[in-house]
Amino acid sequence: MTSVVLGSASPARLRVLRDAGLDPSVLVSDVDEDALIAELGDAAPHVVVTRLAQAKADAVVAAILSDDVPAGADCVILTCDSMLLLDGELSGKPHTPDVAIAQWRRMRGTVGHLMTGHCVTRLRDGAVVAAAADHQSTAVRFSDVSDELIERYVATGEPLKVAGAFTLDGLGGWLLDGIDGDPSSVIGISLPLTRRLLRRVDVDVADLWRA
Ligand SMILES: Nc1nc2c(ncn2[C@@H]2O[C@H](COP(=O)(O)OP(=O)(O)OP(=O)(O)O)[C@@H](O)[C@H]2O)c(=O)[nH]1
Repeated sequence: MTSVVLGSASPARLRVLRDAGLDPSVLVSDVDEDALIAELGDAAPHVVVTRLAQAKADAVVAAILSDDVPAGADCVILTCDSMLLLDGELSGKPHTPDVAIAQWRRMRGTVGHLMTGHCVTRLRDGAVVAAAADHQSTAVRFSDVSDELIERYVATGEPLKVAGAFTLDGLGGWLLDGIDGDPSSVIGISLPLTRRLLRRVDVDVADLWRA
């Protein structure tokens, strides 16, 4: 039986996978994302998010192989990285209310693209036997909301810790006019893309579904 490791601290990614029938163990990577983004310079946005996902995979693989973290003889490691592309600029989590408010004042009434890099790495008997990576981009139409609603949304704290300062499946849903693409990718991990990447490492997703 192939076990699943989610290499992410994201509660949303874990919820998406659990709701979709998987019971992953969680191993958080310790990648310095800002340093890698700086190193990647003016790389294309999809390259940035995919390289970040791959870097997280490398960190989790190293932790499993060096610390003998029990991950099972045959396991797949799922890692992702999400950022919002708006007017050619990638942004991650705002972290502070001022940044979140400024982000919303820029994006209200416009369309952004939530980009999520994905990496699936297969480990068997302590060695990487296959890996596959790609990205998913989902268009997000932001409502033209008032300064007051932006400030009240930011005051909840929710937008501070998510890419692009919004959620599709939380309070942020009240401020979106819609998306074109895959909802799970916006929340944090694309189920259809992960299914295709699992196929590329010779794993059928239905074999991972809890009984
Ligand atoms: N619930 C929810 N979370 C979102 C949404 N959009 C982005 N996020 C979260 O924003 C975070 C993006 O930051 P990342 O750097 O990709 O991931 P992280 O949370 O730092 O966790 P790591 O994978 O350990 O780096 C992730 O936790 C995503 O799940 C959304 O629409 N809904």
